[in-house]
This record gives sequence, C-alpha cells and structure tokens, in this order.
Amino acid sequence: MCDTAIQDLYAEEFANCFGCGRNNQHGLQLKSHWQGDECICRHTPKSHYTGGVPGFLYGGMIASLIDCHGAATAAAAKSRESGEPISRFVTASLNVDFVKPTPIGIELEIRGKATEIKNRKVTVALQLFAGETLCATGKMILVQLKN
Ligand SMILES: CCCCCCCCCCCCCC(=O)SCCNC(=O)CCNC(=O)[C@H](O)C(C)(C)COP(=O)(O)OP(=O)(O)OC[C@H]1O[C@@H](n2cnc3c(N)ncnc32)[C@H](O)[C@@H]1OP(=O)(O)O
Repeated sequence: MCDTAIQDLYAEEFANCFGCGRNNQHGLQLKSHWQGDECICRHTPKSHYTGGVPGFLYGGMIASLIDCHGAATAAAAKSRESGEPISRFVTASLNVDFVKPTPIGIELEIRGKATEIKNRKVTVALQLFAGETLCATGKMILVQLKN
C-alpha cells in the first residue's frame, strides 16, 4: 500500500472538503490509499451519524464516504495513467445502491476502481464493506478540474 494518502497530495486550495480535506478541522479527514489495482479507504463513523435506527449508519454519510473516496480514486487512477501529479476531481454524477443496512461501530472499508478514463472524465465503481458484508455500491462520474 502507498504510504501517502491521495488527499494529502491535493493542492492546498482543494484541501478543505468536509469529507476529505486535510485542512478542514471539522471534517472527516478521510484518507484513501492505492493498493494493488484499487484504491482503499477505511473509516469508522461516529455513533451520532445514525440514520434514525440506533446502530445503523445514515445514508447520507454512506454517500459522502463513497463520494470523497471516489474522487480520490479518480485522481489516483488518472495520475497513474498519465504519469502526472495528483490533480483534483469533482463529482459530476453519483449513484448509490444501498444493499444492506450499514452498522455503526465497526471499521468500514470502501474500495474504488476506475472503470474508464476518457480525457478529463473518469468513471469509478465503488463498494462499501462492513467486515465481509457488502452494504453499498456506488457508480460515479468525476471530472478533472481545469488548471
Ligand atoms: C480555487 C479554484 C476554484 C475552482 C472552482 C471549483 C469548483 C468545484 C465545485 C465544488 C466541488 C466541491 C467538491 C465536491 O463536493 S464534489 C460534489 C459536488 N460537485 C459539484 O459541485 C460539481 C458541479 N459541477 C461542475 O462544476 C461541472 O458540471 C463539472 C466540473 C462537473 C463539469 O464541467 P466542465 O465544464 O468542467 O466539464 P464538461 O461539462 O466539459 O464535461 C467534461 C466531460 O464530463 C462529462 N460530464 C459532465 N457532467 C456529467 C454528468 N453529470 N454525467 C455524465 N457525464 C458528465 C461531459 O459530457 C464531458 O464528457 P465528454 O463529452 O468529454 O466525453
């Protein structure tokens, strides 16, 4: 696994995101790492992010985890393909399927893979696991910000 998180390579002006900005002291500060042929993010949500039934995670938080990790996956995949430094991608489209209720209290693992890279546009497929259980999947289209 690469030691440096993708988000720690974002330019300073793009490092303020609530979900993954290293400069956002009130945010989740998610970290994503390239491993093999995919990108991995691990996070244990706090209990107040419940969806209303204690012990289960709010769907909006699930979407946030997928969203930020998808952006990191796109940035890493594009950088690996082009040989250029990590750049910032933003979400143009985000689709989430909630497969099973997601428990709070255990570490979640989100796995991302780029399925298509076309110029500034990257398509990413994501899976969110709680232990061995697949709880959600995502499909995203991300666009590289222009310089
Ligand atoms: C300090 C500098 C500040 C800079 C400001 C940054 C603001 C960042 C915003 C804050 C974010 C904060 C972080 C967050 O929270 S990210 C979550 C929230 N996301 C946003 O707020 C993004 C808002 N949208 C936009 O800014 C623009 O629409 C973007 C940048 C996404 C594209 O507009 P842009 O003019 O750059 O590109 P383009 O229109 O030439 O498209 C390029 C390619 O992508 C394809 N495509 C596009 N959309 C879709 C779609 N929905 N489905 C399928 N495909 C889509 C399009 O067909 C084309 O493909 P192709 O025809 O070449 O094959």
